[in-house]
Amino acid sequence: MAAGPVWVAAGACRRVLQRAFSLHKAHSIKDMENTLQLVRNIIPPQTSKKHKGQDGRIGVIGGCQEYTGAPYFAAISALKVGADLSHVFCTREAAPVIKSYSPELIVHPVLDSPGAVHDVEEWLPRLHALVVGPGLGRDDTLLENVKGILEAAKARDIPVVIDADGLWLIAQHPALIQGYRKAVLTPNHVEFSRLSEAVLREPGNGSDREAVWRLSQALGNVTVVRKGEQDVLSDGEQVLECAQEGSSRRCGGQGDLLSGALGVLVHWALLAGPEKTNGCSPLLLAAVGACSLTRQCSHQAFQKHGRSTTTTDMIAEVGPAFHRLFEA
Ligand SMILES: NC(=O)C1=CN([C@@H]2O[C@H](COP(=O)(O)OP(=O)(O)OC[C@H]3O[C@@H](n4cnc5c(N)ncnc54)[C@H](OP(=O)(O)O)[C@@H]3O)[C@@H](O)[C@H]2O)[C@@H](O)CC1
Ligand SMILES: Nc1ncnc2c1ncn2[C@@H]1O[C@H](COP(=O)(O)OP(=O)(O)OP(=O)(O)O)[C@@H](O)[C@H]1O
Ligand SMILES: [Mg+2]
Repeated sequence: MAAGPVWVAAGACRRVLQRAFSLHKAHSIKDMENTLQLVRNIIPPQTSKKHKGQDGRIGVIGGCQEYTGAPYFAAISALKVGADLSHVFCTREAAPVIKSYSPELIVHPVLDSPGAVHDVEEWLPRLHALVVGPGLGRDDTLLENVKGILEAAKARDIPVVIDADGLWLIAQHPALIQGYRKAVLTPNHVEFSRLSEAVLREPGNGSDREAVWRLSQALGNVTVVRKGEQDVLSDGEQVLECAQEGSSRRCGGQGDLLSGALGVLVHWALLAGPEKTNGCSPLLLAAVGACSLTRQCSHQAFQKHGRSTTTTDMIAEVGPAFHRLFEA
């Protein structure tokens, strides 16, 4: 049966439109409260019976001469959300810089080496999810290596979040991700237009929520999270909108926080299994969680710091914001 999108507003507890061409899906996510409850269900309990690594080992692929902040923001956010170990695979010269930001990150200076794909592949069996793109840059050699890393991750069925310059790569080679149901793309306004143009031969009108659904469908139900004043999320079946209150501050790095948080939430959602997710797409639930969390961090940081708010201030809010949204 041809199924159209089910549109549900999440964040403002307001359902804008529900086009329930698919009855089953129409019943699966009703509103924001139900959705957030499902997000709460996927969070693994904190017990004394676990060993290091069980709550998530995340890899970030990115970091080059120009951009060292973005992979740091993504990797540290994964840790702050609750992952146990966070790796960054970056270029040789970016590594000491990223290490100097935080002793908590494991940093591999391999991305521009001739053996990059092999070096990352060796770590893949120990990683639960990859976040590909923050601070990667657009150097052809690096992008070629990332192609190989993506293929290796797919072969191992490892979930991937693709952001920033990773999306540039996907716009050049959509086949890299076509039909891979364990992928989430997190484009901003410009990145979404570029992807729409590449995949659908249309600019992807910013105000058109259906455009997100169409892009996801065209990519074979890859989950798409279009960030903006409201975040619009789709797995090609449902369309959700996250309007959780954020802030008017638009400093760089907020998307990197989102992608790192999403890396760990995707792992948790897939681990939780269908009885916890009530038949909903685990990747979509993870995305709702990451969007709500990022916006709540922005809101809380802005209340304290106003116009001087930066992404570092938002990262300091990850713990309290997570507690407020998902544990209170
Ligand atoms: N501290 C760090 O290390 C950080 C590093 N980062 C890393 O930088 C790399 C490049 O990523 P990117 O996002 O800057 O993309 P890119 O394609 O160069 O476009 C930028 C231009 O697009 C536009 N524009 C953007 N949003 C728009 C909107 N909503 N609506 C309309 N226009 C909009 C705007 O254009 P303008 O206003 O100048 O016309 C803007 O200048 C990538 O690796 C990323 O991870 C970042 O993560 C930040 C923190
Ligand atoms: N106009 C807006 N109003 C409120 N929140 C917004 C707005 N635009 C983006 N956001 C939020 O900011 C966060 C990052 O989105 P943004 O579009 O800035 O990503 P980005 O450009 O990839 O960021 P980065 O600088 O990390 O690359 C998301 O949580 C999104 O919901
Ligand atoms: Mg970005």
